[in-house]
Amino acid sequence: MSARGTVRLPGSKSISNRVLLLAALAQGTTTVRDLLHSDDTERMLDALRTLGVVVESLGDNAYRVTGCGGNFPVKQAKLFLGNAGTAFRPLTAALALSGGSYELSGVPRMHERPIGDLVDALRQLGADIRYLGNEGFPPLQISPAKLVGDTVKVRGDVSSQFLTGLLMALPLTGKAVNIEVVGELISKPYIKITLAMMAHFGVKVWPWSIVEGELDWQHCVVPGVQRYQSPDTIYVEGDASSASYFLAAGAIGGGPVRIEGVGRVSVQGDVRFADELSRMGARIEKGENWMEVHAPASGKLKAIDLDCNHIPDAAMTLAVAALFADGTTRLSNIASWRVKETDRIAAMATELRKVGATVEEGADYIRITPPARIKHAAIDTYDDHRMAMCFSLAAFGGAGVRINDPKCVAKTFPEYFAEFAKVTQAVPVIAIDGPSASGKGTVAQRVATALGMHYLDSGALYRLLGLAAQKRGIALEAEDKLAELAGQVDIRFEGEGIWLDGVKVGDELRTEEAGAAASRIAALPKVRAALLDKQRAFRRAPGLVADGRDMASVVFPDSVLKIFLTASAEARAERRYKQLKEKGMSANIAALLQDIRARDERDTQRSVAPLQQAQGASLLDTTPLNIEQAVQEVLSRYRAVK
Ligand SMILES: Nc1ncnc2c1ncn2[C@@H]1O[C@H](COP(=O)(O)OP(=O)(O)OP(=O)(O)O)[C@@H](O)[C@H]1O
Ligand SMILES: Nc1ccn([C@@H]2O[C@H](COP(=O)(O)O)[C@@H](O)[C@H]2O)c(=O)n1
Repeated sequence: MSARGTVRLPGSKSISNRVLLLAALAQGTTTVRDLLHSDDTERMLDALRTLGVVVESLGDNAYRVTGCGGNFPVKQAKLFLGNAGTAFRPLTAALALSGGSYELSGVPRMHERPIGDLVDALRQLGADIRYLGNEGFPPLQISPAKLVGDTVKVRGDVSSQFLTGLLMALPLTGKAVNIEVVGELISKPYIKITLAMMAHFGVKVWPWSIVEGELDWQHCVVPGVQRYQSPDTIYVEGDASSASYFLAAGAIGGGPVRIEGVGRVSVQGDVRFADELSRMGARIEKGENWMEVHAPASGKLKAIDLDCNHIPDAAMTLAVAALFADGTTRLSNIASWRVKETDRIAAMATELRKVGATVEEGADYIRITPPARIKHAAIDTYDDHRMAMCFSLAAFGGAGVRINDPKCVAKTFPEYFAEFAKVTQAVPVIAIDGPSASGKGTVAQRVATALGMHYLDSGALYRLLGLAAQKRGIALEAEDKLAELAGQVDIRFEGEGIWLDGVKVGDELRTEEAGAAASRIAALPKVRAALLDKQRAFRRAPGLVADGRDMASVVFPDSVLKIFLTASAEARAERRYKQLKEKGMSANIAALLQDIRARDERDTQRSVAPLQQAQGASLLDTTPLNIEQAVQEVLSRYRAVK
């Protein structure tokens, strides 16, 4: 599969839910444009309407919110908030300080996600909050607070959403409150989004909103005199976490993939995902409001060792991109993954293993070593939108992937799979089949170079297997042993060089004896079956030119162009004669003609995958053509079907 195209991103979930709540808490009417439509934003919209806030849809992802100045009209309500952490935590804080009685609940997983640290912080200010189930977890009963104290301690090392909730709610108290963060604050970029949104609504937190650069993230003051004021109109940026899947798709699948809606200028920390992807070798350009990605020039991503504190959500995308890297990737400082929609470290490790990766997981890290070939697997998604979106990238492995419960993406990106389909295409294959010495290898190689595509010399695989068999003393008729050997040998193509079990193979591969041995083992069905996957693994972005006997009929039946390239037996014998002489090898033209005829006979008459002009293949007789003419003919046929 390859990736190419443009995606217009949906609005950021983090910004959407913050803006909706701040617009509701503000004085005045706010028009919110480019809001995300998703389960999580629906939960926030429902909750605000239940609380008596007037929210009108203006169409085209725009809403008008009439703020209540921090005083919700409905003083008693039950709110169901699904699995939306960005709704549950800030609403808990705002409602705890707003003078009403409310019951807050969610789906069963939400009731397993800790909230005790936020409740403890709010209680220090006089909030009256009771747990209706397990201590420290939703559901919650909130009663009117008796406000006391001007200092609050909150843990910052479990979820930054506790601090976000507290920050957004504190201006409702009307007095200055000092916040002391206990433990190392994680996910600071999300706090920066909170501060930026609060500043849009006229509230500045000292010193965090004012000082640029490195800060003491342990203390701040929310001044008492500031009230939320509507900014009139606010635009929601595209979602930088959602961008990560498409950026990774471009990096793995060739590109260019362009994303619109978020770029160089953004309040979202996850935009830095692009920098980490470029550390893996991806080539990325950025504009103010867009980014464009190409795969690394080498075609392969580099493995990295990364502290992911600055991109906790987008880091999941790196875990799956690691399947396409050249070594072991380690992602650390990701303990917060364990308290998200699911235990994301455990889920990620389980599903990566299914596609063949070797994975080590720790309390706050994951190490991923990619498999030689990504296996087909049915991926469980744990009701976690990011698991579903991340694992769509495994499809670039070529073996296909099944995503169970794909609709869970509705949490943040209901149209994800439709958008993914728009920018992904099957990697194009040009199949060139034909008899021995017809020139298919020469032509295929030059066409691949002209188009910047990869090249597969499938005959070399049969030749290599024949050589390996002879070296191990395996008879060329021993079908089972040969098929087993096909699964064991390590074959590597790099540039012009070919390695068999780590040893470079020379001209011995090109002798007529090696060709004849290859032709004998190629008639054995189990051998052909054993080599099928090895050949298909060559199909990589941006495209493949494959030559052989059954490229169009069996190995790549969906090739965009199928050529049956031939020449008279006499012309072929003459070409082979010249070729061998040029290499300083001995040759006899009559013997070569006889050998070519024998090979044609065996290749066309065998029962499995016989050499033939496949259905849909066009004939190219090169007897009267020179090499360049044959190459140009293939290129012009490709242009015609492209
Ligand atoms: N159109 C052509 N005119 C003249 N010579 C050609 C032409 N095409 C290829 N040749 C030459 O013929 C020889 C055989 O070509 P090549 O090895 O590409 O054939 P092939 O079909 O791939 O053979 P095999 O299947 O045995 O690997 C080479 O020396 C090549 O340069
Ligand atoms: N797809 C293929 C490719 C090759 N073979 C067999 O291997 C022999 C050697 O191939 P060369 O192209 O390197 O000459 C050839 O004679 C075929 O018997 C095949 O079966 N299928």
